[in-house]
Amino acid sequence: MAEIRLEHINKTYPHMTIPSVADYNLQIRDKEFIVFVGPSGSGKSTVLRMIAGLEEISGGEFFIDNKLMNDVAPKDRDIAMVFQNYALYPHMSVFDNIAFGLKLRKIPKLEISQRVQEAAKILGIEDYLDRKPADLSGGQRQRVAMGRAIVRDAKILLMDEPLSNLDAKLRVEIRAEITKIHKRIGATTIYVTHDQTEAMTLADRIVIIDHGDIQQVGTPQELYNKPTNIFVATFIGMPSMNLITGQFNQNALTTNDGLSLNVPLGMAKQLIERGYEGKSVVFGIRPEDIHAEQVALDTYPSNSVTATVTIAELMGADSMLYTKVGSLQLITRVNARDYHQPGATISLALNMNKGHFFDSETTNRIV
Ligand SMILES: Nc1ncnc2c1ncn2[C@@H]1O[C@H](COP(=O)(O)OP(=O)(O)OP(=O)(O)O)[C@@H](O)[C@H]1O
Repeated sequence: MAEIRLEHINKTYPHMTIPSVADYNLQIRDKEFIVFVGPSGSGKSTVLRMIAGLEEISGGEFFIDNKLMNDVAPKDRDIAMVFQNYALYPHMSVFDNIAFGLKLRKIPKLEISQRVQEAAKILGIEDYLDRKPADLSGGQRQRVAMGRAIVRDAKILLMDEPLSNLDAKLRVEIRAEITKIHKRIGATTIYVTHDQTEAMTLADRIVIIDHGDIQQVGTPQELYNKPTNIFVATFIGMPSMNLITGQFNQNALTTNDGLSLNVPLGMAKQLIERGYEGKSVVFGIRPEDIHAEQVALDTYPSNSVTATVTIAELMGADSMLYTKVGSLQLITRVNARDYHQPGATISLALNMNKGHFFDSETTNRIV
């Protein structure tokens, strides 16, 4: 059992004026797989290092199973950590690297051997136990680093960008293994990444961070379907959500270019109730909620706009169409069979019901 609680945690590094982590409040359930995701420098590693005890906490309280941990020594926190750069001992064999922490804890030799063999089996590295790290590929080295962490049977597993040194294919492969390992060992896991695909595929819940602030905590679906602000809306999803700024008036959104989109009644009602009539708002719509058709130019269903394809990226099953509607850029995901050539004039139908409205000043979600 390992439930983690962060209360008003913050960190200001010495000689810095701005906190790298500002007032974090977060409760992580036992056995949960939490992913911290955010751009470079947003404070992800700093939080992880404070939890591990590698970095002092400037303020706030950190609990494991209701026990205050702020001043508990790292070795007494029952936490294992996997780093991006593997941090293996080059002069030791794979076996000794994995066994290192157990030897320090004076665990009997036979038990060490059994636990190392078992971890190696889980990770598929039984055949490399006699090798040195230099004689392994990057993927194998990262497996050894994971072996060293899981062999300890710690209640909490922290992973700081463990896949970022690996090539794309290996990342996908090891990502799937991490999910399996988590199911098997059941340690409460915090995983740091700036890769949203990793976050979406691995997490029970994602914590999305920007500039040292938690922006939203939720399941991948919650973040994707109900982003709390424009940052989350555009950070999650590839390509990014399309944003259209305009004036909301009489159940329609009108842009500076004079483009007018009907707002569905339910959404319009909420916008009016919240005082947005006559105000500037940002409408967000994902590429898959804009449907493209190469139609005769005189037939436009409602909320359809005429666009010119500027770039068509064939991605395999899908293609991404980058289009221009006046000065507005709209990206749509279409079936690759409907691949349109740059320069083509197409009609885009916006599924407004799937869209999101944000306050143009606070950037927070309205509806
Ligand atoms: N030892 C330090 N001294 C001073 N500032 C630091 C120190 N370590 C990190 N920072 C600053 O704290 C902020 C957060 O850094 P952190 O490494 O936690 O971000 P991150 O989100 O993990 O970034 P990345 O994805 O690039 O690893 C950054 O602005 C960074 O420059």
